[in-house]
Amino acid sequence: MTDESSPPVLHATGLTRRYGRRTALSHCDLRIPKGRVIGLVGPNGAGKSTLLQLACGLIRPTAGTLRVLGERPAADAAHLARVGYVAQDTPVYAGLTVADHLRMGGWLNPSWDAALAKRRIDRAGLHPAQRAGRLSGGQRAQLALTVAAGKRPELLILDEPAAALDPLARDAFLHQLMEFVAELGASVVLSSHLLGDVARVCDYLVVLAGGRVQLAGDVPDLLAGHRRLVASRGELDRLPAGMEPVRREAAGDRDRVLVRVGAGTPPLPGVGEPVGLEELVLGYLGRAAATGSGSADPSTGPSTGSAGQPEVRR
Ligand SMILES: Nc1ncnc2c1ncn2[C@@H]1O[C@H](COP(=O)(O)OP(=O)(O)OP(=O)(O)O)[C@@H](O)[C@H]1O
Repeated sequence: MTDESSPPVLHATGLTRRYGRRTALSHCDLRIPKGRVIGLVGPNGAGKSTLLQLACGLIRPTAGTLRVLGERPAADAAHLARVGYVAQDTPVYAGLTVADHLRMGGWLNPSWDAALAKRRIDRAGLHPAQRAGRLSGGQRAQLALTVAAGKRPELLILDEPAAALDPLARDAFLHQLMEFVAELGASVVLSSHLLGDVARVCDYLVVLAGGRVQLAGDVPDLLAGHRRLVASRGELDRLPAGMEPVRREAAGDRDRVLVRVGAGTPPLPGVGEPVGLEELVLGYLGRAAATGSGSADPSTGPSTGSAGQPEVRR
């Protein structure tokens, strides 16, 4: 359910997190409405887990502010109950059974929905008496998701939950996730390296590189706001006003340019091809890598909006 009148699910202003001398997140600004399934993508070390841990209140910002559902992360017990978190590697207690996990969920969470949890465990084919340590990676992920969702959170935060799963298990996991979202009406933040998964389930995209936000917005708006131009070498060296080149590639005797199209830009008859989510993400990551804005070191460049024109040859 989309809800523009509620406080944003995530609202970051100048959010910065350093570990000693290493900057993991640098001056990030985000304002994400409730009701979205948010895909958080970026290369290794981009700062994705750091952002998610900040959102859960596991760590604190070094500078800037972050509000989750309108409040400081983990502000109090009531706020903790509104947020479900599945950390990387979907940790479960190896010595406890599936049923123990559900019982523990009930003890720890005042809003625990035992019927929902039981239903999901049954659907995932998990036996209550099975020890979590004996579950496969996919089954562990299903159990961890069930425990997080059983508290009926308003926001589910999932850090690469499906990374270790085979394609079939991943498919089942994503299917179950979408069922949860429909049933709970929850917002979700999902970090992933798997762009196909993000394209399948996410309707909001955040691209991080080097601890900086490279791109953020509703997926349909982002796709509508970008085009791929293809023309003979040199023809695209000068672009019409209102078009910002994101990434240039030379392919044989052709130039291919991913452009951001401003609201007032005239239509592009015959030349502007629509782009997909994967191409969009790779375009911004390529630009970040080429211009140095993929570095969290504040001296290396702006976090967003650079109009640099890196040339990437294949
Ligand atoms: N506890 C820590 N102590 C020191 N440095 C850390 C710590 N956690 C993260 N970092 C550093 O912060 C940066 C961002 O790490 P983070 O784990 O947030 O990235 P990520 O995008 O989640 O990466 P991946 O995709 O590999 O999981 C990296 O340079 C990392 O080495």
